Amino acid sequence: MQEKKEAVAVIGAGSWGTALAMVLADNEHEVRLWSHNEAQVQEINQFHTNKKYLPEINLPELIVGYGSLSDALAGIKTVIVAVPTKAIREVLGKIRTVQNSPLTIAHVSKGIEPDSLLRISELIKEEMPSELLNAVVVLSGPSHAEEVSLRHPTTVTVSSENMAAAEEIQDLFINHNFRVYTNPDVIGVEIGGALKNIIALAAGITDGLGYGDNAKAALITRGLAEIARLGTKMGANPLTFSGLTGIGDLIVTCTSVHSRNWRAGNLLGKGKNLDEVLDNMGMVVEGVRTTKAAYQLAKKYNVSMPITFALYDVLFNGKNAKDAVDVLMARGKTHEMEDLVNILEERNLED
Ligand SMILES: NC(=O)C1=CN([C@@H]2O[C@H](COP(=O)(O)OP(=O)(O)OC[C@H]3O[C@@H](n4cnc5c(N)ncnc54)[C@H](OP(=O)(O)O)[C@@H]3O)[C@@H](O)[C@H]2O)C=CC1
Ligand SMILES: O=C(CO)COP(=O)(O)O
Repeated sequence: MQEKKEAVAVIGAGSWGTALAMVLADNEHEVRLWSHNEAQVQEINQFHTNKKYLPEINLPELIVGYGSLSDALAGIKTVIVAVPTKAIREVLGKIRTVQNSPLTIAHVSKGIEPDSLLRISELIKEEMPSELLNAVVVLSGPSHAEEVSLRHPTTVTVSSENMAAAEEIQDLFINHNFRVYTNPDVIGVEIGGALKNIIALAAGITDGLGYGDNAKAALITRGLAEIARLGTKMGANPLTFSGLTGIGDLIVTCTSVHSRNWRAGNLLGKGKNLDEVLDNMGMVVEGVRTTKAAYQLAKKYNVSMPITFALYDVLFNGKNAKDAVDVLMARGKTHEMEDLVNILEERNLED
């Protein structure tokens, strides 16, 4: 008789949690999709749909909606946490109160917490008592939920300080539509995934202003340069930024109409105000909060991040978007790679 596959809990039934639940169900896992919204749980179980987040999609029957967290986690070893970064502490607090055995927690959220400046894997380690935590894994890469749910070819990367756990998550998800790589550089994977949202907002703004592909290519490459500078200063492997979770995710988020960050930026570029844009999106726009965190990180690590600073002024200081682009273009002359080379040399001297 064929052995039954491990049941997996997915916490958060938004776009990404639901699309990832579909990948797991396609791999024949029983999937317990937890939502804090009882009506949504009913919809998933009665109609096998999640119309708010993936309107055209029928969900496999192996996905079962759960409103009770303790039921969803009963006997579970692996949890996929798929809520926006600002909800993670609250959700982990709830998990903590119902859980009494160690879990591998794979998170898929792309953000940095402002003020604490913690990456999400660090935040999870801070919130979960060590006796309840087997390992923390991050899954990231160029992967819009809308396309994953249509089973279009997608590639992502998993990373962890515990690479055996990362490989277990790789095995849970990998299939012919969803190819999963590993990379041991947790800092690089998390920083790339979080900070690409800042650049996607900026790319949306330049598109909204009516600028063309040259401006977008400039933002993608110079955005990558500042992400790599900060990430490398924080200890990442600079090569990670040329991988799926770096340039890969930058490309998909800056160029796709699926991206909420790009769409929000686009509306800002067309003259809408931030509160209005966020109120109407109905889904998370991680880049706004992450711009604040990256601005603080750049100051802490003394790294030049001109695009992030320009966006910070637009989002939080009321600066006109076109003026912000003009300021960026009128900056003093500089070398394309010098700052990153200097950061790498400093690191070599420290070793
Ligand atoms: N969408 C995508 O294609 C991808 C998203 N990601 C990342 O995944 C993370 C989640 O994004 P995504 O699924 O797209 O976001 P959505 O906005 O689509 O969904 C968020 C989900 O989290 C729920 N939620 C919000 N706050 C809480 C809370 N306090 N407690 C419990 N549940 C809560 C929402 O519930 P409710 O419906 O009640 O608001 C909703 O179900 C983000 O960090 C994003 O960057 C990564 C890769 C791809
Ligand atoms: O991270 C994503 C694709 O890889 C999704 O981006 P948005 O949050 O901008 O939609």
